[in-house]
Amino acid sequence: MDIEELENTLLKDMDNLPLGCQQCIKGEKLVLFITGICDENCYYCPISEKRKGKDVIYANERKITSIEECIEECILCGSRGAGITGGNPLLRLDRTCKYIKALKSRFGTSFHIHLYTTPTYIDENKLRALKETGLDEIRIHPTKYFNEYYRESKEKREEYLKYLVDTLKLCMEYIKVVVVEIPSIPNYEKEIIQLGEAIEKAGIKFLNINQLEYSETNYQSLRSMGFVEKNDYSSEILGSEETAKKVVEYFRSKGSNLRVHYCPSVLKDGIQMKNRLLKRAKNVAKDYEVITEEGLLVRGIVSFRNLRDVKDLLEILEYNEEPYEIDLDKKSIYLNPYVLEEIIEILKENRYRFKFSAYISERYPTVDGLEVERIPLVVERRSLKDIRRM
Ligand SMILES: C[S@@+](CC[C@H](N)C(=O)[O-])C[C@H]1O[C@@H](n2cnc3c(N)ncnc32)[C@H](O)[C@@H]1O
Ligand code: SF4
Repeated sequence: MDIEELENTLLKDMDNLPLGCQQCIKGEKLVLFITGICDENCYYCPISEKRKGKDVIYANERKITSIEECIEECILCGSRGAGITGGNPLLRLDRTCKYIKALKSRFGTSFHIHLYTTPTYIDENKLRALKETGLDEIRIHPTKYFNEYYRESKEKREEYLKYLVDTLKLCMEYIKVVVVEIPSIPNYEKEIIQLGEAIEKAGIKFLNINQLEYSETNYQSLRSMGFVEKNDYSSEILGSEETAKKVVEYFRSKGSNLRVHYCPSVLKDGIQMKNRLLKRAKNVAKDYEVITEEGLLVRGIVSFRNLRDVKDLLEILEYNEEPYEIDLDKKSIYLNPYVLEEIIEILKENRYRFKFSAYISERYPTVDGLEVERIPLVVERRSLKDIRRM
């Protein structure tokens, strides 16, 4: 299924998804990574080296240290809700509660907040504290079912499922929406169906299944478990999608009350991320920048050594009332990419002697503005005399 087809299918099926997912797909959710601390040791844990095991906070891609920065990021991204993730947010409960309260108080109670955790540290006191903050949705990842009890005996898994069901019932007493969210482990459909049936009986309405993905941190571990990549252009693991689809089909065909949603990795990278970038791009783009369909920002950049070398160019821009910006520290002028292309073309036709370099730059609209592509338009020719002087 291509991305466009998937987006249309999802839009039609939106009402069947938890509100947290609906906002996430539309790019309206801020991803609040509240801590990298976690002691579950999942063999498939995809968290990056930069974050794993570190007590750091990120609001989307931005490393933050305060609630004010988190609120600022929500405003810049036009967020209508937040997904609190980690690590395990329950291992930093006070911080988690402070952030939820601050977001609810700044953006109103309709600002939808969901939180990811595992059953391990759930107890009544923590749930009560979370309920007081106004948390809307909790997502439980039953890690042990996929780690310690993976391929264990049926009895062991049933024992764990009993514990899981009790924990989920406790969650339901405190939090309005309780979702179970799991990775789709290839060929584990029988066991996942067993899990689905147990949580369905407990009254859970939503089961989210994520396509298993590899990252720089879990690749070796997944390989050692016998899992391989599906192709060389994505991070998908072979067989994960087939397993998830079998589970979805099983519950659909029996007319179950459990709504099983499969979240493929293209949904995260191609739709959710794109929509989130588009929203931020619209808020941060300078008047001379162009926003691409993927939510990236394109600008023209002129790089000079002396301001006098760009005098003619500045005169052209001023005369034509074209917006631009000069960064004297970086010795750069930023302007509309199409305008720059046109000016360079005309100057080349007129055999202009360029004393500057110019290129088109494409970058993320995120706080670090990571550049993804640079297309040179003109490269300043330097004489040996110039180079010796440098
Ligand atoms: C990345 S975790 C973040 C929150 C928290 N650390 C947890 O594991 O619940 C969010 C969800 O991703 C899923 N997940 C974990 N590892 C994954 C992987 N390698 N590929 C795809 N999904 C994964 C789990 O089902 C989990 O519910
Ligand atoms: S619970 Fe989440 S953060 Fe913790 S090890 Fe598992 S996947 Fe990683």
